[in-house]
Amino acid sequence: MDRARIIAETAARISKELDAAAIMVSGELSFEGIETGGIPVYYISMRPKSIIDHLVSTGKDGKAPLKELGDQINREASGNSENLQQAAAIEYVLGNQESGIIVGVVETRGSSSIIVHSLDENPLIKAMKECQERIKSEVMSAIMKISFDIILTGREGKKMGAAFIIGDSEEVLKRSHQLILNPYAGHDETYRSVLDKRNWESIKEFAQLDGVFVVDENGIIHAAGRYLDVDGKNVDIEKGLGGRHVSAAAISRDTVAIAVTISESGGVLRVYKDAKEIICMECLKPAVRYI
Ligand SMILES: Nc1ncnc2c1ncn2[C@@H]1O[C@H](COP(=O)(O)OP(=O)(O)OP(=O)(O)O)[C@@H](O)[C@H]1O
Repeated sequence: MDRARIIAETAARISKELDAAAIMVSGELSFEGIETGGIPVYYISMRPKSIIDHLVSTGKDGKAPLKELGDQINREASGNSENLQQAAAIEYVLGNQESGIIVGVVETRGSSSIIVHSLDENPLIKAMKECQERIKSEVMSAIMKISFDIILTGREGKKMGAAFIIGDSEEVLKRSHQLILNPYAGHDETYRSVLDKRNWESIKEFAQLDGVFVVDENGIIHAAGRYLDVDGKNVDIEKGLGGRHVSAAAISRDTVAIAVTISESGGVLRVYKDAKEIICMECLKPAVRYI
């Protein structure tokens, strides 16, 4: 039996024994003809960093000196489990996987790993649940879905950034001003709710405006095109990030709002709570179901 088939069969056996909710594969490992006992198999996209690792390592005439190999395996192993964590968190947001165990099979250039991942221990899902103590879970989930869509499709093919400041809206409005006329002013709540999918296209349209969205804990948008008048000094965020991220982190320090940002340059989704970055997601293509 070939190596690929042994790995696929082993992953299927572990999944059945652990009664896993799904198998998630990063790579091209085939599950054709493998009996999974009804457990669905998803293919997840490769994280951008592993593509870079791959290019860097193959650049050196394809051979890695032995002393570098250990480091590479360690790097790959931690990258692989991060990739699986993100893919599983995305499936959670999309409502496809709520809880239980995911068995991941991650293939890189030189190695294959089988990872047993518990959704209950997923740090990204835990962070999302933490936000749900302040804002309705459906609201958090709707804003994440809109953000995924903005990252994946942009607007007419163009990349886009955006920020949603959710909850404690009275305090957020006090600490901000309009950059342009508020497009949501005077509209009925039906047209301002993030929970109604029919409003998502117009949200994407207004995400092109400078400034942020102010959304209350029930998902009603109070403003778009809003500038946050916050003091960005002493905000501890990743180097290289600019005004959007600084102001989002600062408003989450000054109020009990949760800030969700999408960076225009890198298509990265971040969530700030109490001035801390609690979620950072890089790779956002949803998994493709195979069986
Ligand atoms: N204080 C603020 N309040 C609201 N929006 C802001 C604020 N500062 C910046 N922005 C918005 O963020 C956009 C991008 O600004 P900037 O490039 O400085 O941020 P960034 O954090 O580097 O974000 P990106 O990674 O998306 O470029 C601005 O065009 C503006 O719409």
